[in-house]
Amino acid sequence: MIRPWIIDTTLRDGEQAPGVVFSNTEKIDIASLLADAGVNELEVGYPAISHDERKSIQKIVTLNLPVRLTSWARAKWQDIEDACTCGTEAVHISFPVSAMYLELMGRDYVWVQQQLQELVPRAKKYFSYVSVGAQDATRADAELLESFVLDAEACGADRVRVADTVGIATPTSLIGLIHRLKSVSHAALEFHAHNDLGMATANAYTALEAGCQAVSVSVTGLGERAGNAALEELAIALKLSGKYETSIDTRKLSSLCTAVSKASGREIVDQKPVVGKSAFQHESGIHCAALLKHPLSYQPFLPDQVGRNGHEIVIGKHSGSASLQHYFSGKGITMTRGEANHLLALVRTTATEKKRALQPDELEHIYNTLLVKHG
Ligand SMILES: CC(=O)SCCNC(=O)CCNC(=O)[C@H](O)C(C)(C)COP(=O)(O)OP(=O)(O)OC[C@H]1O[C@@H](n2cnc3c(N)ncnc32)[C@H](O)[C@@H]1OP(=O)(O)O
Ligand SMILES: O=C(O)CCC(=O)C(=O)O
Repeated sequence: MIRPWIIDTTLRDGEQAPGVVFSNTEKIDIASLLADAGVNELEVGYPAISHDERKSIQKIVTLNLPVRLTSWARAKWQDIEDACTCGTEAVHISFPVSAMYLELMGRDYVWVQQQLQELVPRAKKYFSYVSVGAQDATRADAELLESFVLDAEACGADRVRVADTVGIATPTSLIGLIHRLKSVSHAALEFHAHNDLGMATANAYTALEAGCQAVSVSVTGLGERAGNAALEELAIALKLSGKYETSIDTRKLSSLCTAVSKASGREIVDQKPVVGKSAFQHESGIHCAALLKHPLSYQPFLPDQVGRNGHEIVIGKHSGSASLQHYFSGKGITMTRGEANHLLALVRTTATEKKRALQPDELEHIYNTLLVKHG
């Protein structure tokens, strides 16, 4: 079994989602829940933001959670100095590597090299683990990126983050990129995904397949723009793979996502994989008839594996007689398939008129109407 290193960045990139602010108490709760769920490392914040940010990180450090805590910093000594006051075991130093980012900052690769040479050894005096980031790596010149990985390794960096900052990677392009970097260097690689093309989780998974040792994710995928790779999606995908083993207890994912959704003010959309309301809801007759015989017939895993209560059968336009028999037997009413089919016609027309699934009182009304009609 391969044991990937899972880094959660809900408290750093997650909080960078527009309009999201976690209170210090919420940060402590989220960090504790993440540690309890078995995540390996928490990117716990960006100390240079403010005194208050540093205080919240210091507080999390005092909890002595069984995870590595990492502070984020730009390639600037002042940021690293701010991180030093927080007491985290690790620091992550982010460098621009694409032509566009270097130009916007008025820098070139010589400056990147100089900063690596100056900052990494200096940071190593204060932190037992130093990670460096290649920001906008997927739009960078591939040769320059190779040099960055080699230079970072030579300066003593413990890990190099390959960041798909604007979320343009695809699984295929990523395999090529990671293989290329691995062919020139033995540095430990981390991949950091963004979801602009809806591929963040697939890309995080693919990065591990391609040989990255670590990936960064966030709870519910909360993060800049369309967000990051979702912790809960990746964790269950790795579990189902039969090839990866993580320390994450997937049964804790549902409550973790609920806590982050509440603290961030971002509702979990119904069709969200793993934790969305409809992720384990079924209406289609063919699916429900099979699900009543075997819960894995139309679900990839059981709801309780991710801390959910169970699947739900919804009665609506697409229902079949097996669903209706099941529903009414739960109300103490036994009906034949023929009787269920009579009901079904009225269920379909009512659901079509209302353009939605039916509620218990509506189903009771339909049942009573037919009962009176047919004696
Ligand atoms: C892809 C990512 O997620 S990157 C992380 C993004 N996160 C954040 O921005 C966190 C919140 N940000 C903040 O609180 C503020 O922007 C601060 C404290 C970081 C900086 O604030 P300010 O000093 O007012 O600068 P401002 O935000 O306007 O501009 C960013 C500065 O960082 C510099 N910068 C950007 N990336 C890097 C880097 N990797 N290394 C060094 N410097 C960098 C820019 O060149 C610019 O410098 P300049 O002011 O000399 O032109
Ligand atoms: O840490 C880094 O270097 C990259 C940060 C990031 O969030 C990104 O590029 O998307």
